[in-house]
Amino acid sequence: MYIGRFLVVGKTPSGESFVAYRVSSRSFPNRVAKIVDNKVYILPKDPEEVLKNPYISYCCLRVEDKTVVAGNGSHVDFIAEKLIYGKRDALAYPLLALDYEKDEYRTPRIATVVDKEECYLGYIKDDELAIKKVSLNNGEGIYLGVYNSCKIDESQKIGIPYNKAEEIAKYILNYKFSHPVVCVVAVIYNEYIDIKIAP
Ligand SMILES: NC(=O)c1ncn([C@@H]2O[C@H](COP(=O)(O)O)[C@@H](O)[C@H]2O)c1NC=O
Repeated sequence: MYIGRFLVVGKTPSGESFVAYRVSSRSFPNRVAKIVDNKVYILPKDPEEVLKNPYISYCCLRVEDKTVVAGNGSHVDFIAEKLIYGKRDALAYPLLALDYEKDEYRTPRIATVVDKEECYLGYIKDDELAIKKVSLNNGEGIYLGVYNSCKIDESQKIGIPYNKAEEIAKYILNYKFSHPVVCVVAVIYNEYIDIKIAP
């Protein structure tokens, strides 16, 4: 099954919260993720590709203090800048303002805000806006994708058998959905947040 870009939020078996973001892509598979300070960018290998589509290069994950913001487009930066309003509203305002992507698929925007205590998921598609606080259990994750899976639902829970960011990144990159490109994972520890990228 192809679900395009997707987020997984969850807890490792030893109880640390994590966020994973995987780029899966049929149309623009030649991309990489790059960490710059507290941000992770999705970049095309050929810079000219951004001239073909405005939605393929963006900051997909940011760490603000001890909070992780992640998503599939430019809304990630706006959400991070709005955290002062609380997680729910920081997600709601930018998703509503930017709306779904104006491409041929009306691709939804998906996002999450996670810290040690709480996790919110949100999305906007052409007929729905949703923001939901989700409770995370040890060794479990829940995914939210752009195609055929744009919902926040128990049916999208998966087991997470690994503790380390690099192991989770490899696991989610190879997870059953088709057209994997790159996966970014942030694991939230008490004192720091560990970010790793696969491959
Ligand atoms: N965020 C991304 O990495 C991203 N990659 C592709 N898109 C959009 O989704 C459309 C479909 O892409 P694909 O066939 O690779 O799933 C693209 O034309 C583009 O408008 C994206 N937009 C949202 O997911």
